[in-house]
Amino acid sequence: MPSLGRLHLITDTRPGRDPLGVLRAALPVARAELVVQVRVEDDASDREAYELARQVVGLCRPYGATCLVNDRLHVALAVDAAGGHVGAEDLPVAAARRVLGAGALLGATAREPGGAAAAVAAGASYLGVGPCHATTTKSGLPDPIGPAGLRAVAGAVDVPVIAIGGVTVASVPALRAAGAYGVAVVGALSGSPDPARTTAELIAALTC
Ligand SMILES: Cc1ncc(COP(=O)(O)OP(=O)(O)O)c(N)n1
Ligand SMILES: Cc1ncsc1CCOP(=O)(O)O
Ligand SMILES: [Mg+2]
Repeated sequence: MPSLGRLHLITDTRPGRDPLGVLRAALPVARAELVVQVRVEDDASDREAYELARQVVGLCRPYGATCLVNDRLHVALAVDAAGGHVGAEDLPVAAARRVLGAGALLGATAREPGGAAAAVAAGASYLGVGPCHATTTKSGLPDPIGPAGLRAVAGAVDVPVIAIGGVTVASVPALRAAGAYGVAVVGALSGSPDPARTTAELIAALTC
């Protein structure tokens, strides 16, 4: 199974955002520590998801960065991505594992220890845990679990835990101290005036 980078950049395809521009800035800085998760809005077509994922795979390859696809595992297979990520409204983890195969990276969303352990038993190779902090990027989320909630999940599993939700450079140290292997960000990079610099700051905070 491929090794897992610590900085997960989730594509921001909301109007006015520039997911590929952000990726081009982040890649030369984070290189193989970068995992790019292709995430499109629910109303995007499969063709749009495929075209974005195809470009992301091509951009990642020279840097040894990893491309995963959120939710749409057929798109992950179609573009030969390294794997995918599923949550409570997507295919169950065991079904997702069957789709992707034994050698793929498979992420699952978890918020508490019981669900986390079940996801790992079903075949998850890492967990996305959160929301750790408040976020405006996705609506309808439960209350943030904070570093304490993350610590409870990290203590229950033996796979990498990726903290998500309102993550900034400043919040990384506390999340790492609570057991996070890495972090997943949308707004911290998509909304940054200097994504290359913010990538460098995130990598420094994740690897010091
Ligand atoms: C790394 C990571 N963690 C959590 C999520 C959220 O997945 P999910 O709960 O399925 O919600 P959507 O992203 O599909 O809206 C994630 N994508 N990545
Ligand atoms: C998809 C998702 N799932 C939980 S929080 C989140 C969005 C994270 O975005 P941001 O890094 O901008 O808070
Ligand atoms: Mg999902």
